[in-house]
Amino acid sequence: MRIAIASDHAAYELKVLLADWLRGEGHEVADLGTDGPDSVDYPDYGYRLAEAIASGSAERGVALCGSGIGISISVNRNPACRCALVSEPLSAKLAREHNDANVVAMGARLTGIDMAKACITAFLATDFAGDRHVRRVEKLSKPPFNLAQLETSR
Ligand SMILES: O=C(CO)[C@H](O)[C@H](O)[C@H](O)COP(=O)(O)O
Repeated sequence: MRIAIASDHAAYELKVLLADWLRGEGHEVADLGTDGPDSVDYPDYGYRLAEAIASGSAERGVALCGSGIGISISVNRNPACRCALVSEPLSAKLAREHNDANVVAMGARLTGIDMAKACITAFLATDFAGDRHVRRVEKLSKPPFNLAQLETSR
């Protein structure tokens, strides 16, 4: 699979380990930086990763920062991306099954290498379940300008 991976400085070491491991697993990995431990801004790397997904150059993405929060927010600013922040494999699996997530985010200051590998393994191995989830995922691409446009009322 073509996978793009990106991080800020806080997750630089984890990114290198995961990129090497993914290559060893037979994936084509594009490492979009950062390229060292010097302090950088996570949105710059989240936006790069999102563009790789939006352009189709990558099928899936792995986004990393200290907590995973900032870079996941950055990736999700791009409407082509559904980025799920996870810390255990069941969430990674459900992000694929129910949300058709194309990017998984994790926090290097919270999640160790073995858990990160387990999350990515689940994320890459799981297909979107389709069915009722198609309708819901399609709605994610069409946020209403006005809540009166929502199908359900209350
Ligand atoms: O975006 C984050 C928090 O929401 C990430 O964890 C960053 O990696 C973190 O903010 C970086 O912090 P630092 O003190 O500049 O290393």
